[in-house]
Amino acid sequence: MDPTGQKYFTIIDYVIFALLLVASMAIGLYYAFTGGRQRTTQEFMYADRSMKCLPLSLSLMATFQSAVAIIGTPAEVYANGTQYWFIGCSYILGLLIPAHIFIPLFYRLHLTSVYQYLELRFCKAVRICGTVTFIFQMVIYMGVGIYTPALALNAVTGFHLWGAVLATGLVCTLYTALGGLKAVVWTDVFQTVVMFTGQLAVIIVGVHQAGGLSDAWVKVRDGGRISGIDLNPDPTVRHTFWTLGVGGVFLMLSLYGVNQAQVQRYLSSRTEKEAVMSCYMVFPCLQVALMLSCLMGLVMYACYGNNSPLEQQYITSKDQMVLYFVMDMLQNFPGLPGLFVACLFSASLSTISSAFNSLATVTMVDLIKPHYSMTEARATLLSKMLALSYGIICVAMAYLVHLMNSSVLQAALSIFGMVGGPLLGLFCLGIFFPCANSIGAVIGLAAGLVMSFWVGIGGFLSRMPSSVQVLPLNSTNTVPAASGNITGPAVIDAASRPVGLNGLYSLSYMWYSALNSSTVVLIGLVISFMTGPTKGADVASGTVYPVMRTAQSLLHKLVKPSACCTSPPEHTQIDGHKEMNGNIKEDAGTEEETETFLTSNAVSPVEHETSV
Ligand SMILES: O=C(O)CCCC[C@@H]1SC[C@@H]2NC(=O)N[C@@H]21
Ligand code: NA
Repeated sequence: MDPTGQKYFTIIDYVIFALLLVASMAIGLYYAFTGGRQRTTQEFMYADRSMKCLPLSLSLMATFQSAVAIIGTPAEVYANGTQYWFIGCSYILGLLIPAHIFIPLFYRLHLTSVYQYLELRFCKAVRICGTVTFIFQMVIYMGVGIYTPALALNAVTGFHLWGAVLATGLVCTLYTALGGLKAVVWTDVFQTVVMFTGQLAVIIVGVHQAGGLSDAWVKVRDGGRISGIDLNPDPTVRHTFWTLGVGGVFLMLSLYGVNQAQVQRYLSSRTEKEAVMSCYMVFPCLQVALMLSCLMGLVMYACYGNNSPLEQQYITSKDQMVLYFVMDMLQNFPGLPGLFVACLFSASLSTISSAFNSLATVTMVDLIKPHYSMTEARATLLSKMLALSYGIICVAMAYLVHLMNSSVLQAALSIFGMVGGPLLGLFCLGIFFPCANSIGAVIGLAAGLVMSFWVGIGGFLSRMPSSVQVLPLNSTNTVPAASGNITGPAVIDAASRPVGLNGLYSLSYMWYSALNSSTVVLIGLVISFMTGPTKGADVASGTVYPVMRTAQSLLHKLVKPSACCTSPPEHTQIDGHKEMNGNIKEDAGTEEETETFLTSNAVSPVEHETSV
């Protein structure tokens, strides 16, 4: 390592990195020229609804596991300890609720885009609002996703920043635009294997460098990085069991319950059971991913202790820690730095390709198709052009992220909370509250977005150093660490606890999803009651989840276990050929099945838009 801490790639590292891009490209081209050769939107967007649960579950996990998690989570654990690991508790409800409420509901409506649900339940305007909000969320998120690895790579290895961004963006855009969802899912599978291998390699070498497992354990334990469960109910404390384990559930629901990228994967399943299974199988994948990135943070601490390269000015932001660590530790293992960088870009590619594909799908299905009729060939070509143009927008977004300097993990999770939260609220308003009407939905969504930007931006600004004098960390009455980039344990005594508006501004970012989704539901219901609530009978069949009926039948089973041997009406398995999703024309049988499952008081089923 030369004095400036700069590290250099060997030729092998570049070769491994290039191999990753070539392999991803090859998978994409394979699906562009085999099967139906991506000639229909059914294949381009939904893989002909033939996907099996194993590749789907890896793709579902990879979609929201980008370089942000690979770089940001270890940096978080290095600086603040393993409290963040408790976010794994939110995966239980965060996946069970989608598996048993959202997936069956969306699957049996034979949706083409999740926003079509909003038109079925409310009206076209609500669908448009939902679609535009989603596009806004994913475009910003893509910017973070493509920029993060390039930034870290450039800072540590001198790898040309915009060269990396363009290389990633180009390869990703091409295989997504050419290979459609099949290519995206199978490259996600390949990239997940690379991700796990790369992280595991670094952890093993790191533990070895720290003097072996027992020495490493003693160092992280004595360094206070093994955090116990923190049950502090204060919502302004950045990471506690409540903000991560409960606040995280809302974050997970906004991603794995109602986000188009994930719903599209559920809808591309061969049967509803496969879709539910794929959701279940995400759980172990996510836990492994979380474990690997948290262990990486601990190993970094075991190797560096408190005198991190940050203090030694080798790097300028804690998000460069991981790559610096990798180059520092793997310097003598030619090829391993390249493997880890391939892992980093795999994480990035698998997220951005899913974002491109879902953005192209909703733009086509929700914004273009309902207004312009066109041939299947033209629609597929236009979808590919859209995927291409989103690629260009994404690189532009990367530049914007370049300007905003905050921890990438917090930036990504804040985007989900600030934009994904209101969207979650909009769907919950529709699914759980039959009385909610379209006006309530639109105004509720607007209120949720206003709330999220008010608290999000307000919180961001209130952390700016100018507005608040930053006391030395070792003082007891430290200013509440709203930005969360404190390194040592901060003592927030009662006197300095923020109150009123300031309290709202210093709310932990992990509560954004819960706060914003609740705001949408609350305002949505108030406005609905003020403007004439929808009558149960007017609700479109299959668009409401019967909370009361389900609660009653569960209670019934508890009270009279003998009753459970009769198959409950809700879960009648529709027989084989009807269980297939998508391709079949909706026949009365399926409609009736949907009806018995979802609402008791249905009227004649509304004319659903035929599935694409
Ligand atoms: O990695 C990213 O791109 C964003 C950070 C992780 C997003 C959330 S956190 C909870 C869930 N677990 C994951 O691995 N990803 C999602
Ligand atoms: Na990813």
